[in-house]
Amino acid sequence: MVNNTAALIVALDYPEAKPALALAEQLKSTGCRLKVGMELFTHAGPALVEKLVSQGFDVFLDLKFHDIPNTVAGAVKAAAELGVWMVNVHALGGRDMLIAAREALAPYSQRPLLIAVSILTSLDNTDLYAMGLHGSLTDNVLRLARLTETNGLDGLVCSPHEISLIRQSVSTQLQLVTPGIRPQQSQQDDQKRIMTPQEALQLGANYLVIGRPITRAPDPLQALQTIAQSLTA
Ligand SMILES: O=c1ccn([C@@H]2O[C@H](COP(=O)(O)O)[C@@H](O)[C@H]2O)c(=O)[nH]1
Repeated sequence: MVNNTAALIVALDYPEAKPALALAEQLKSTGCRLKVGMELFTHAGPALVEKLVSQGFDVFLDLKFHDIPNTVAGAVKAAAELGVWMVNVHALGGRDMLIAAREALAPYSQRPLLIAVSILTSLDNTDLYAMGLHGSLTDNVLRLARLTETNGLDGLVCSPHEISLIRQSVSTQLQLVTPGIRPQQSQQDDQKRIMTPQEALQLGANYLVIGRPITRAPDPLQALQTIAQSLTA
């Protein structure tokens, strides 16, 4: 990717629209993309998403749909109507749900990218074992990556630690969207599988999702620019 800023997706995790719109205004000229997740969406709703789309941003609607196929199909259609660039579902929703989501988007001439979430970056092997997902975390991610690829979705949310294995044994084509990104010296927060932006991009991530290292920085625009520069170093 020539413009590395286009690989950056800034997570607007705020409890109201005002700070999200203020940050969007600051970041407008950078070419980054924006992510609206469940906190902001639950507070500010579809109107905020439509506003960001109308301002020219590529918006990733990160609501991680996980329900019966019919319900998820309706939800991804609603996302497409908002004009978002990317939408996601949980791969653990299973084959029929993934197919229903893909088929629901097929009629749209400009449809959002459909991405499946594998295993959240806030989880590790111990968490998975306690949830009854036996086998290593990597095995679980690879299994869900295969399910995602087989059922024709565009990409996968995973941690950067799984990129190489997915590229080697599942697909070179899936768009890999990686949260758990932490520049050197950043706080880990609640993330358990982290990596620096530079390493993640070098391993083959297509998109890096970054929230608090930017949104909680004293100067978020500067924080984004520093990250973007580190990608070309
Ligand atoms: O596995 C996942 C899936 C989604 N996320 C989301 O990404 C951002 C990360 O924010 P940070 O502040 O950079 O930790 C956040 O909106 C999550 O909901 C994830 O972290 N892991």
